Amino acid sequence: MPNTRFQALVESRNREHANINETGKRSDLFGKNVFNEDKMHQFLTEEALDKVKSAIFQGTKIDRKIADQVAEGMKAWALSMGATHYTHWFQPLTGATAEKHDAFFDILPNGRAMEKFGGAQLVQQEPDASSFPSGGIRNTFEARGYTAWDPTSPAFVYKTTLCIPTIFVAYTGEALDNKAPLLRALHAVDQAATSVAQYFDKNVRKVHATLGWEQEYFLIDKSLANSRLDLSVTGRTLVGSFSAKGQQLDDHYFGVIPPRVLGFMSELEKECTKLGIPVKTRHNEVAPNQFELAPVFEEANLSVDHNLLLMDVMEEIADRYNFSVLFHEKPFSGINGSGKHNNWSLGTDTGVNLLSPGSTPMKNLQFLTFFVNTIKAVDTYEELLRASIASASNDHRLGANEAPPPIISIFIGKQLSDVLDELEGVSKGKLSPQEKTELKLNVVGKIPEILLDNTDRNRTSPFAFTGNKFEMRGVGAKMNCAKPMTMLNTIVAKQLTDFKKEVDALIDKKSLKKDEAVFNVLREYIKTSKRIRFEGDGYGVEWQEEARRRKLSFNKNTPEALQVITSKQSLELFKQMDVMSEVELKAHKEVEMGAYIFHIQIEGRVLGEMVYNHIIPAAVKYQNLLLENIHGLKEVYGAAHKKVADGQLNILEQIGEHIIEIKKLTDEMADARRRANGMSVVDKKAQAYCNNVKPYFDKIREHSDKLEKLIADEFWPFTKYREMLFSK
Ligand SMILES: NC(=O)CC[C@H](N)C(=O)O
Repeated sequence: MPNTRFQALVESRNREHANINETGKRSDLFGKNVFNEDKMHQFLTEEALDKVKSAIFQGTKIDRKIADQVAEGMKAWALSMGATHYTHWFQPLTGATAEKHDAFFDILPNGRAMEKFGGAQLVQQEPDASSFPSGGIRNTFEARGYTAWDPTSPAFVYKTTLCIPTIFVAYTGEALDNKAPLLRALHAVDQAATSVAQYFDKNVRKVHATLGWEQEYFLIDKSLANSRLDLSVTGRTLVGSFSAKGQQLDDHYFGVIPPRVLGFMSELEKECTKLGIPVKTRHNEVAPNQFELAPVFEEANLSVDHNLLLMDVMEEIADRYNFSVLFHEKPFSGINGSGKHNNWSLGTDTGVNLLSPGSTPMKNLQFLTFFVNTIKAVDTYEELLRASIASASNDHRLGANEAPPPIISIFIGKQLSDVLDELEGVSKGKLSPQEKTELKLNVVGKIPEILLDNTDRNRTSPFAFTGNKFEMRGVGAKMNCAKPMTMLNTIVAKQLTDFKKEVDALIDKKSLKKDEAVFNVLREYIKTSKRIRFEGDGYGVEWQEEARRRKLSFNKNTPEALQVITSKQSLELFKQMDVMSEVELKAHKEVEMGAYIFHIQIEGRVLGEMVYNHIIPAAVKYQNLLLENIHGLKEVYGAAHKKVADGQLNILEQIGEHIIEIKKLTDEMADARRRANGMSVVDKKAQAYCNNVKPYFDKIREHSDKLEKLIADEFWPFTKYREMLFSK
């Protein structure tokens, strides 16, 4: 094994320099590989174009005749781009993307060959795909899996394949993926937000949620990463002594981008631009060999697709530059992990960002309405939001003093807190003319002036207002953003629906003017959602105690966090908003629990293999070397050898003790795993993995890391932290 390590080190040191060519305008490349409106104008009939557009904007159905026309146009375009295959591109519950390619090539009854692609192939497919997790949905009668075209996310050509974004549902209509619930949530928030936005502007017809994610990742030399069993199988290092130098000097953060990395980034950005992903920002992140990429925000569904596509493209291009890209939330202990902060807002079809204050008091009241309703939604459903970012890998990151804690709270900054405090004092019922003027001039009217850039004022907050959007910082680097986005948009949809009812009731029954009714309802929301607002240090233990007093949930791990998904309140919420049925929620929760179990199980097995097949043998080898040396000294010095061999004897003893302990713990871990595997109830099994198996990981690691420090470098089998983190 050390041979693999040393071979990898040699390979990593002999990498060629990347040729970086950043010339040319990116805007010329933008969307080149996307079947966007420009291409549709070129390749579709006017009728087909109109129908696709109304499917995108109004959600109307596309009939078979039109689907055939669209397919014909898409095929012509795809062939002109050199595509040979097509695929329905979907997002099963594994969290990754899935594709099954079919060639356009087909044989006609007369035996001649041609390229074929019709409406039937475009609109719906039955890829079978029966091995994907379904949480039991597909065990029921006739529960076949179908993929169905999502026209709101444009088709694109990647390499030689035409990719058609699709949802993946069971024959019975239940979602087997992450996209179908997201689309339903986006529809719900559109309806609820549009009717509220119409209080302020009758012309609003549609509200779309927007998402701008920030993708953090590590780039590790491919040979070095592959030389480690744990990294290549589990995505994280299960053992590894800290490097003397980590991130303490902050000399990597925002530093000069290393040339090989820049070459990778540059090629990645070009590819993304062609695929219509509006990449904009790139930089070195906090931890050594950690980086970040962020695009311009987009409509949420498209943005989710783009993030998934980006991750696929990144892996591919990283490989060309001899890198392994790590998306795991905590690949290395002792330095920062990776998140994917989700910047969220709501925008109207009239071009207004509803979370951005405007130029008139009425526009600011609109801003306050959406702002306070979001706060209220998060307060009511904070536990669900926490559940949406729960995973085995993200458990390592949340609360590790580098990412937000698993307690959801909202940071809005001092000035906006003051505004909300003032609004709390608004009179009940009708407002006097003086009060209205006062509100207009001194409270609502002042908002734009005080909303200077709030960005990054509180890095410890899981949900921070940053001037014109909320930033959800707990989302993990590896995750499909569809999950938190489904949750967030559903709870906001529900909240806005309730708000509309309350305001309408005050207008109808109490004869209040619209703005008076809005102020009245907002005042009550501000009062009742106070506990979720927190401006302090989210990392401190004091906050944990305070959060307990405020009765905020504090679910430290995934099995705890997922429980709420099937609570009575959640089932009602998702049913009322028409986002997920009870069957789907139960199934999705089961899939998440199952994934948790498998992740910990795989890590446990890999760790066992590392201990027995690599760590103990390396320790024994070094022991033998020491023994040989001690024997030699004894031959020369006789009884006096103990004095000269004192150091070696001491190391020998320490190694012996660590071998005893690490073996004992590894055996105990295997027993705990066996006991957990014997459990049939998924929730109980997940808890057993979490509470009885996982705690062994750190204990075993402690002995391994001590051994790594004791044993001669040439015998240590695993590429070391400093070797992985500082190779350029
Ligand atoms: N600079 C930063 O924002 C660090 C973020 C951190 N990597 C996270 O996981 O969220």
